Amino acid sequence: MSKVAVLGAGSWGTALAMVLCDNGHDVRLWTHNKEQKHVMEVERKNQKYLPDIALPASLAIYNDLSQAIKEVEAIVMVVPTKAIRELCLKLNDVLTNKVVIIHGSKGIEPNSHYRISEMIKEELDPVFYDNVVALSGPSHAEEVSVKHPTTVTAASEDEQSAVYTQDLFINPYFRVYTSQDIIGVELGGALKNIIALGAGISDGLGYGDNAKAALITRGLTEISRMATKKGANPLTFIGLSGVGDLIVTCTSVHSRNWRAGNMLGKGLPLQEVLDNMGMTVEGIRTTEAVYQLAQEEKIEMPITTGIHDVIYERRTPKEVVDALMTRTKTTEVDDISS
Ligand SMILES: NC(=O)C1=CN([C@@H]2O[C@H](COP(=O)(O)OP(=O)(O)OC[C@H]3O[C@@H](n4cnc5c(N)ncnc54)[C@H](OP(=O)(O)O)[C@@H]3O)[C@@H](O)[C@H]2O)C=CC1
Ligand SMILES: O=C(CO)COP(=O)(O)O
Repeated sequence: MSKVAVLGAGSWGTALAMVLCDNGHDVRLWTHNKEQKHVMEVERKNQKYLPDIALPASLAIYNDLSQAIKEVEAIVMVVPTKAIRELCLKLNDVLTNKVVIIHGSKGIEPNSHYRISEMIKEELDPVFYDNVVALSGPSHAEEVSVKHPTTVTAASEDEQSAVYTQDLFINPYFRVYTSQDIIGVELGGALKNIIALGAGISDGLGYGDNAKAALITRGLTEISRMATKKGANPLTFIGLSGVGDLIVTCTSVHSRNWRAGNMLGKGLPLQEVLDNMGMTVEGIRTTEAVYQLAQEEKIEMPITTGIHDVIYERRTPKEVVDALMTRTKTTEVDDISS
């Protein structure tokens, strides 16, 4: 049994904490919101993010970060990408021992273009950890919290840390593989959110399965093109954090990115979409980040560019689809020898 703190009590942090409780660990779920801590303790539910699910009796809820992380051997960070740096700075003030750092977040930071583990490494004092592990794959909180079969990948440059994370989380409904390609796993998990916005837009416009299959497939081409340029293993993209997460996020009603895209496709303005969601839609900021990176590094990413233009340039979804379909004709498979 291990003592573990899960930081971030949204839908994914809560679901991951439940998996760890099922595995018999001593689990502390931390929320930055005092009121939420109180309500969760009284109702034994996460009313805002997973309203239908009873929390395990053994799950301890904290609002005091120093108490939540006291004497833990692992910390699982599950806050939105925009909160990662702030959380690391808070941890620098309260950590007293070395821990394994695991994260379950999926995004890229605009301007720096950093992946989550890069942000953690920039902010978290290195005396408190040796390696970072990314836990990623096709895994909606709504399904994990009712123990539906789910598979994910624990990725770290350090194989031992990946195996440690695998052992911590694996159980008969939550199967964990390991990988040493953290670049590919983090980029796959973050960039699929952009394509899922596109799949939602396509459905919102009333287009069918052909269009969605095209988006998923050509989206995967774009993701692998960018990621291999950044040093990822191309084989990662036929795995769980590549095509696996892309399928689930583009096709599931649970997906926040798909749902946001769907509303955009139906013509709702962006601010209204975000107000309606009330939950993290990582694809919005990640689109900005990846669009910047593609421009800077001259990487061809037409779908990402189109979604960027819908979100940030107020082009209509229909205009963007028409432009994508009438691009200069080309071959399907990239020439990787050049
Ligand atoms: N939901 C899912 O199925 C999955 C999500 N993920 C990833 O997990 C990450 C978290 O997403 P998810 O749980 O869905 O998000 P939610 O929108 O469900 O919850 C976000 C949580 O983070 C909290 N939070 C926001 N800002 C801060 C901050 N500055 N410090 C501490 N906590 C903060 C929110 O608190 P408050 O309520 O006060 O705003 C809320 O509890 C994302 O990167 C997402 O892509 C990955 C796999 C599956
Ligand atoms: O990453 C996810 C599923 O694997 C969650 O996707 P959404 O944030 O779109 O809900």
